[in-house]
Amino acid sequence: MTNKQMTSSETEQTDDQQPNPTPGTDSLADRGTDIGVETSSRDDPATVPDRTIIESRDLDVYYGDDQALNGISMEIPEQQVTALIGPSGCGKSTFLRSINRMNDLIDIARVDGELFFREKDVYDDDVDPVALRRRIGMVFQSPNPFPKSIYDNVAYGLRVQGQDDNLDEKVHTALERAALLDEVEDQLDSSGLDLSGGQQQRLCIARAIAPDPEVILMDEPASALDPVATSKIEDLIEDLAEEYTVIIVTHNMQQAARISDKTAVFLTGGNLVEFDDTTKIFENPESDRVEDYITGKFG
Ligand SMILES: Nc1ncnc2c1ncn2[C@@H]1O[C@H](COP(=O)(O)OP(=O)(O)OP(=O)(O)O)[C@@H](O)[C@H]1O
Repeated sequence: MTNKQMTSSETEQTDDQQPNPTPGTDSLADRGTDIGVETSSRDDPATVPDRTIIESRDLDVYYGDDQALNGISMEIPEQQVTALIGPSGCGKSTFLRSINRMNDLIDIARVDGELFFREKDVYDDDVDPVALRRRIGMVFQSPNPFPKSIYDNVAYGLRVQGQDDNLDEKVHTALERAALLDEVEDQLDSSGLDLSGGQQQRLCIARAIAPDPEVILMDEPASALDPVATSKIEDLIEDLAEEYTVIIVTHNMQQAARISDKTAVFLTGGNLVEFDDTTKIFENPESDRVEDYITGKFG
């Protein structure tokens, strides 16, 4: 594959990287639906061997002349939690955004290499990034609900996608899956902005999962939250992996160790240094640099 200059014309986002609302579920949702990739049936993760859903091969990402990712090759398993960790600036968010082409929103970003979602290269010309983001949703660091009711926050993406049959049921299901329903059941008409930070983030997760994506990308989803709210989000992420593939960027190594099945360690220069089962990474990493990072000798 040749270098691909990405453009922002194919999206309708603002030029900051945290569009409001969540991409793939809201303002991006009223475009094409087909990216030429079959949806696989969800299976009981306990009975399914590791099955790759996302694979990068020799992926480089540049911002202008600066290289942010250097030859990243990784196979991310389906219906598991994969954590991306590493020091600031090593390219974790860049990699995350490459998966659902959020880097398209950055004019100077350029991708070289291959990135497959279910064996389809998401950078192929015939892939509609908007449709892709419907299959691969995203949750950001700061909760960003709409200034709308709780109900409408969750329903919005479904409505613009024309998935508004059984809307009440779908909204309730998404809120339930996001572990928020019990707390908001009697106030669905209240503004999403009146919720606590942790509840707002779970509302954003409900919004992201309402259209039933297969992969949920999370960029430090708990970093703005207090310990209690963080713990709820962590429990939720583990539950979500029963049905979805979750890929999470976190600066919190304890969090990665607690909730992820696989861990990828990026280090300076945009290099993926080690990718393995989380227990192996934290207990017996192959690389001395990873061990130094895990044990806090740098970072
Ligand atoms: N929009 C952008 N324009 C130009 N350079 C960028 C842009 N976004 C990221 N970079 C650069 O790319 C490199 C990787 O950044 P990235 O945000 O992916 O790293 P990160 O590991 O997620 O960092 P952090 O943990 O601090 O969020 C950094 O050198 C950063 O300055």
